[in-house]
Amino acid sequence: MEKIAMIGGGSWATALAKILSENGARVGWWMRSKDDVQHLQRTRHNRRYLSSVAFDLTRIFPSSDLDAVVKEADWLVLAVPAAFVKDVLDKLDRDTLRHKRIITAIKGMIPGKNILVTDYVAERFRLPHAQLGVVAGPCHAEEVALEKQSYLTIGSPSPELAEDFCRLLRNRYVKAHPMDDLDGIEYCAVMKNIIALTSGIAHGLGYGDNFQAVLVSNAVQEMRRFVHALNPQPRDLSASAYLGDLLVTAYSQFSRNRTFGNMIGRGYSVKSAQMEMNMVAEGYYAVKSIHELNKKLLVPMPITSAAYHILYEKISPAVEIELLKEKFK
Ligand SMILES: NC(=O)c1ccc[n+]([C@@H]2O[C@H](COP(=O)([O-])OP(=O)(O)OC[C@H]3O[C@@H](n4cnc5c(N)ncnc54)[C@H](O)[C@@H]3O)[C@@H](O)[C@H]2O)c1
Ligand SMILES: O=P(O)(O)OC[C@H](O)CO
Repeated sequence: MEKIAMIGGGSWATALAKILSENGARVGWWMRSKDDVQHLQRTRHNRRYLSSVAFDLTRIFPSSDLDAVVKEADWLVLAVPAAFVKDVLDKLDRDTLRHKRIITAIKGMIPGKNILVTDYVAERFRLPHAQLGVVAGPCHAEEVALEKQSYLTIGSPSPELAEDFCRLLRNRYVKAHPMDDLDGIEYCAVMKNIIALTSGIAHGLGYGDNFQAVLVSNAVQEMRRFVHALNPQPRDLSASAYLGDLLVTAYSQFSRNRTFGNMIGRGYSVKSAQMEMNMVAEGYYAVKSIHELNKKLLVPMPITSAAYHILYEKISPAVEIELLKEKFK
């Protein structure tokens, strides 16, 4: 039986814990809140996220003791929002992860450091990237809870690691395939959140489907320019790990980033939009990281710049989207 440490108590951790435990893995499940752990042990449900999912307590082992959960596992799955992952990982001893395989399910960067989560893990724990992988693809936790057909991509420079983790995920409603483009997948997953957020802003301002389709088309070009500047190698951005993920986030009713953007477009402040949501819109943090990273690269990124001006410089969303409108073809 594969032993997994699931790190995080949010929607995506809950969805992955469901898939992995129902496939037969033993899932030690770390959550910050002792009350949430006790509730899960008592009722078999995560009371805060995907609360309809009932867990088998002979397969999942909730705990708020991070060291104990990590110690017992062969695999570590990181599923806390990027803004908090450094705080969590810095609690662990540098040698703890030496013989473990690490999968990040996070679609964000380390704020302040502006580096990918895999790069932070490799640096902090002195691990080769071949010990790391990323879960990507268009997949909302809410649809996993409903067992709707979904597709995941495991990116890793190690084909063996990627295929082993795909095997742990595949089931009646999840198809998983390996890819070797770790950086490209991770950067695109970060960027699609910014695009979805901007798409939500435009929607909140009253722009329609016609504009959104042009925004998303221009976004693909922006993603291509940026990812190529950071990591030039041939990649087909129409693959589901890139374009598929952008589309689901930009169009779905379940999207945190689009919902957050929609509120901003309707006139909410960042603080009030964040308070209204029980969930984290990664795009808010990603905008700052990508904007800062691009100060050196100087890649033309009109959508990211517009989102940055709106969220961090308090420029009116209506003005920024009006300016963006003139740049699109
Ligand atoms: N939800 C999805 O469908 C989905 C799918 C793929 C990837 N992801 C990625 O998974 C990661 C986790 O997102 P999610 O959707 O599960 O989160 P979520 O929005 O459902 O939940 C928020 C999480 O943040 C945690 N949190 C809030 N404040 C915190 C703090 N101060 N310190 C530590 N943790 C705190 C909460 O406990 C909770 O676990 C993100 O990077 C997201 O992009 C999510
Ligand atoms: O659509 P969001 O903003 O909730 O992000 C969730 C996932 O990344 C979708 O694959």
